[in-house]
Amino acid sequence: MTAGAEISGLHKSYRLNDRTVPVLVGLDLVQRDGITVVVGPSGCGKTTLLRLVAGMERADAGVVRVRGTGRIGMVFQEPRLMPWLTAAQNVALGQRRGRCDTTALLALTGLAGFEDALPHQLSGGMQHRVALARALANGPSLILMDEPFAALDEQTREGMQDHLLEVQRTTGMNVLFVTHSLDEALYLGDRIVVLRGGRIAADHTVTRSSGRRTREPDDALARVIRTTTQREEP
Ligand SMILES: Nc1ncnc2c1ncn2[C@@H]1O[C@H](COP(=O)(O)OP(=O)(O)OP(=O)(O)O)[C@@H](O)[C@H]1O
Repeated sequence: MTAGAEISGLHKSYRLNDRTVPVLVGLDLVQRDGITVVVGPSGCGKTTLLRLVAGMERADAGVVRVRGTGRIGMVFQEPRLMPWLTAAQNVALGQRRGRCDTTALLALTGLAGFEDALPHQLSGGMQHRVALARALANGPSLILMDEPFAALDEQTREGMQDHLLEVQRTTGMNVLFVTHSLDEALYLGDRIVVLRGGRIAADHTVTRSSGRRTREPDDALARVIRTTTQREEP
């Protein structure tokens, strides 16, 4: 069964001083299997969308349903690990009920043998992999990722992207991934949606002629997405 989020008619505005600032104005998005990447200009509401899907904020109107197990994992730009806990203990924080196999989750993210390491004994990329393993601890059918690799150097970032693809292939989970990087969107995305003006302004399914991901982006698609992202508001 298809998992992931099913969003319809989502509205959200914030109060700022005496003004109401509309952010999402009737956003609809039904996720398909795989990785859906959300791009869009700064301040268009990408983080707000993820927070609403995660239940961290309340929508003014609209419906968010998470198909599959209904459980969600979340990964942020910073790993947000507890410095006094080992890698395995940090991963265990992600479980809600029952016991997860922290060793298996760390192995899945390429950290076999580092179960007892403290965060300061791990590199930045390894800390991000612990955060990914923690997000998987609850058996989610959907992972929300908010610019998770933005703070990493290019080489580490590319390594993390490949780890994510491997984990996604192994677990079959759905991913809703926010990034500012068009290259990252084109490499990871099975589908790329552009958020503008409070709703989905463009929706692209990424087809790869070779059937494989490459780091040479599809220039034509990149141009189309760049144009939709940058176009002036009507
Ligand atoms: N708690 C809040 N109170 C008031 N306004 C908020 C709040 N959170 C977000 N906003 C406003 O909502 C809008 C969308 O913010 P959001 O963080 O979702 O955008 P974004 O697309 O993730 O931006 P960026 O790409 O710069 O990270 C912005 O105008 C922001 O100022």
